[in-house]
Amino acid sequence: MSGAILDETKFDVHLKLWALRIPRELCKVATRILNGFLLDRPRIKPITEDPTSEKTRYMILSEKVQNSDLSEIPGQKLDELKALCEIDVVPYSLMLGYSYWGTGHIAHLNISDELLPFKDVIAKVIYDKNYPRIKTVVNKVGTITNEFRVPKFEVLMGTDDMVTEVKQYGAKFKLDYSLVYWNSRLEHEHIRLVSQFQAGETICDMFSGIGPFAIPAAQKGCLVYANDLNPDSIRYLRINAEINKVNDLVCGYNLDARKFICQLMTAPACEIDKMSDGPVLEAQHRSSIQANGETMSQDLKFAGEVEEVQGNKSTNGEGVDQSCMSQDASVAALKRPSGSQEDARLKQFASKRMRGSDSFHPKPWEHVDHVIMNLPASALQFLDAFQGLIHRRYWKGSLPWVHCYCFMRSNETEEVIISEAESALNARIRDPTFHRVRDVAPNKAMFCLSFRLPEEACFDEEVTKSVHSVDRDSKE
Ligand SMILES: C[S@@+](CC[C@H](N)C(=O)[O-])C[C@H]1O[C@@H](n2cnc3c(N)ncnc32)[C@H](O)[C@@H]1O
Repeated sequence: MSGAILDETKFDVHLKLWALRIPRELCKVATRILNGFLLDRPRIKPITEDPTSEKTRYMILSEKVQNSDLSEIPGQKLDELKALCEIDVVPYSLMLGYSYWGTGHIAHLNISDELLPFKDVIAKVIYDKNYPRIKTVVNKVGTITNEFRVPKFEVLMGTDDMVTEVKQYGAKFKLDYSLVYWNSRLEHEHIRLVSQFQAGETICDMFSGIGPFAIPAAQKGCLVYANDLNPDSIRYLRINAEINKVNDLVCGYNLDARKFICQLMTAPACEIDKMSDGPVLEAQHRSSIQANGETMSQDLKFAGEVEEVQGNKSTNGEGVDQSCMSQDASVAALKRPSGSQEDARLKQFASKRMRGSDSFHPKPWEHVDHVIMNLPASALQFLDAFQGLIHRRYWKGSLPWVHCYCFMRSNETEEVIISEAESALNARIRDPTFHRVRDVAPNKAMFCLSFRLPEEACFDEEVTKSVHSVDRDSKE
């Protein structure tokens, strides 16, 4: 069979644009002034971070602005802008590659109340003008109240098919929009955070969803432990790890985030008993997992590390598979080979990683580089899970960076957020950084609070001792 090889570079479109460097707090007003002259392309935000300063942002101008003197923009608008701030024009280069062209077939609308009487007309126009690229038009109904953060939709036009595929910075994600959390507006944030990770680092993603942090991190060569309470998210995380050929580097877990981090970073009983420095691939232990309210005894392997924790017994009445390993054929394909075959593969993987980085640590109770906590509504409260979590005598190297997402209202300050985080940790946070992710409402913005886990929060000799005795008890 002759197969034509697709040359993806033929799809590249290189846009040479101009951008204005505008003080962050003035971007909203400037957007109004520049109405009609900002870049207007699907899935590309016209306002983006200024890589040289946190205080300013780039406002990318549309292709119709060809000259750096902005002569295409009417003088009156320019005068208004000049009255607002100094105009600083910079060249901006944008590459739209193969992955940009085409996304999912679903158009997701959030129709405001006053437009609801016209929802069918709006949907029909969008459908007719974009078919066949758009095959389903949906409108979000109500506010999200469930813990999986999945909105409810009504299908306004087209087929009722919510399984789709989206692309972000070269990674492909398959998902069922009606079952899992997905927000394309976080694309920039996913990549901003992942750009801070180095190949060979170990990442724990406590609220991973279908993997928009985990998959690009693994593509970069990080070892990722990804967890989500929603079994469907973990099912798709695994499918996506497979699609993007990083299933060797992504381990999916379906647990409550507190239990996940606790089980991952607490040394297993066998390690405590033997104080082992032995081969990585021998670290296997029996353990008892409390998942979604049910206890299961099972083998856990922290070896290499590619084994899933099968800890989620069916709980939701819909017959969702009892573990991360679903009956779904594409997920079954992710099942690991067993016994010596697996060991050989893991050894090969571990040694490959070791060559690439001195700091590769396949045992998460010995070292983790970054912890991602992307559940902005309540992630700060989950910080208590780190109290007394780490066994000082097993830990190697520096403590992990924690990237904890949160919302901040306009009447709140960074100090309020820090003090909430500190009281959950029961320790002082040193040198925290805040990154403003996006405005989610007129008086509410989403932030990423990053800090190194304080030693006095996570090393606790008393707790370590009690974990020892629990471990020992459970073996007797
Ligand atoms: C805001 S979404 C973020 C998902 C992903 N990081 C992303 O950017 O798409 C939060 C995720 O946390 C999961 N979640 C909610 N409560 C949880 C808990 N107690 N433990 C673990 N995951 C939880 C939800 O199912 C959801 O997928």
